[in-house]
Amino acid sequence: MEKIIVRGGRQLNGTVKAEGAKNAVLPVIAASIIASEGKSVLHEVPALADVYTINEVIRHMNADVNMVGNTVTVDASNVLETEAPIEYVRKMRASVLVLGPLLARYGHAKVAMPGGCAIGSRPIDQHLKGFEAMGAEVTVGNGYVEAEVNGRLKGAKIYFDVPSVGATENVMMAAALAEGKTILENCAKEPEIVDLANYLNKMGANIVGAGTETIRIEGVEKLTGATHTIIPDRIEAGTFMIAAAITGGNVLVQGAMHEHLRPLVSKMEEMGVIIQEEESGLRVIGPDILQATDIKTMPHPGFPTDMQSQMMALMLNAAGTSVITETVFENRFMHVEEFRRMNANLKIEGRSVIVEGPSSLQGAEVAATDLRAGAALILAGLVADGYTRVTELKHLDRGYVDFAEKLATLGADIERVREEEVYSEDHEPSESVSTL
Ligand SMILES: CC(=O)N[C@H]1[C@@H](OP(=O)(O)OP(=O)(O)OC[C@H]2O[C@@H](n3ccc(=O)[nH]c3=O)[C@H](O)[C@@H]2O)O[C@H](CO)[C@@H](O)[C@@H]1O
Ligand SMILES: C=C(OP(=O)(O)O)C(=O)O
Repeated sequence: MEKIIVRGGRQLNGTVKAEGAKNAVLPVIAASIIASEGKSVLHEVPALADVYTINEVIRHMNADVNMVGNTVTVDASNVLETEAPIEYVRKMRASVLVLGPLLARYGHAKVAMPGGCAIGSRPIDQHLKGFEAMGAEVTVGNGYVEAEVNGRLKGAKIYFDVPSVGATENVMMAAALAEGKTILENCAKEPEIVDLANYLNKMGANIVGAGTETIRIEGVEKLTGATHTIIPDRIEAGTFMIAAAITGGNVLVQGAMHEHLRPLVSKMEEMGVIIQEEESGLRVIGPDILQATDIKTMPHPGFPTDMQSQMMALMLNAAGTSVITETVFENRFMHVEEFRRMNANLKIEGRSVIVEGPSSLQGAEVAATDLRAGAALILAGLVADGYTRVTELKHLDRGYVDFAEKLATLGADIERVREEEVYSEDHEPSESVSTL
């Protein structure tokens, strides 16, 4: 087992670059298998565990996939298998995003039913409702969801009960190749949905309105491979913005796009952080004293749930009482117990957490309960007294490339070590054991 060990007290300064967005690249790679002709060439693909998993999923289906540096090439012109077994879906829920492309191209798709996870129950009823409205017969049984249609899917008018990111993406991909016009209402509006629509349009699709509540899709008969550059990861960028702010540092986060990060920027500014737009990204300058604020997570353009735990770390260092209300996932407070191990003063009240700051955080051994929790605990460790040891790094690796290494470049006292190489409380970890 590996751990990240961070010693608090260093101010972060310098420049860091956001990778391509995890939540954009996963649907884009899933969509690449819709193309019955031509290769897709995808640039700015982050070297994340989740990317390796989605590549494995489509390779298992007989697509040719190659990753060289940050470029992925997909040739899906072979005849594909239309099944994704449990081993992939267990590793990564986003594997369900192959349902729409397979169903549209082959009239059949079978994917292991994703269960709940550490942040909530996460049903896929809205994905299935969309496929059924387009004429598919959907059956759920023996741990699988299977969708089938005779001939092509038919365009339909579909109203999502909740603005789900995954359902909007899955149904939009299916509709791209359906017969006739589809109108999707109450869609999720995340920037990653716009990126997916842009890629599909380059493949020959006819999609308008992505990024708004209503998406209109005129189905086409065939899609072909296309070249596309993935948008920067707003959540990774936001995590580094908080790293700068929490340490009172001055960091330029390259690739951080103001239009994608408006809710975070405005909340951080309310807390006293200075954020300046520069040509290549956002410069974040932390104040001497952070002020308390409140946030409520909401679908985009509301405050992103994927930044909630990192924001909790920042609020723990702010003067006064802050309130976090989580409305997107019902169980996304697992990190509260871990923060408490670091002496954080936090109280859960229903779907809210009351944060009393500033807490005098102390280093402790803590576990990443999900990927953003892992990042948040490391952020807290940057300012805690002594050493914080973060375990369960498999979660962190799903969404962050070289997180510890990038923080070290900015001046953090941090390293990633194997368990057997970890020393006792009062022993500084040695440079020679770093596995970065
Ligand atoms: C790979 C990816 O892009 N992951 C992101 C995506 O996840 P994901 O696409 O799974 O999240 P959704 O937007 O679908 O989920 C939002 C809410 O809708 C509910 N719901 C969803 C689908 C459905 O059929 N029925 C239903 O009730 C969920 O339980 C949840 O409460 O958006 C989430 C919300 O911004 C982010 O936290 C994840 O990082
Ligand atoms: C919850 C997240 O991702 P996923 O939907 O892939 O679990 C996330 O990125 O914070």
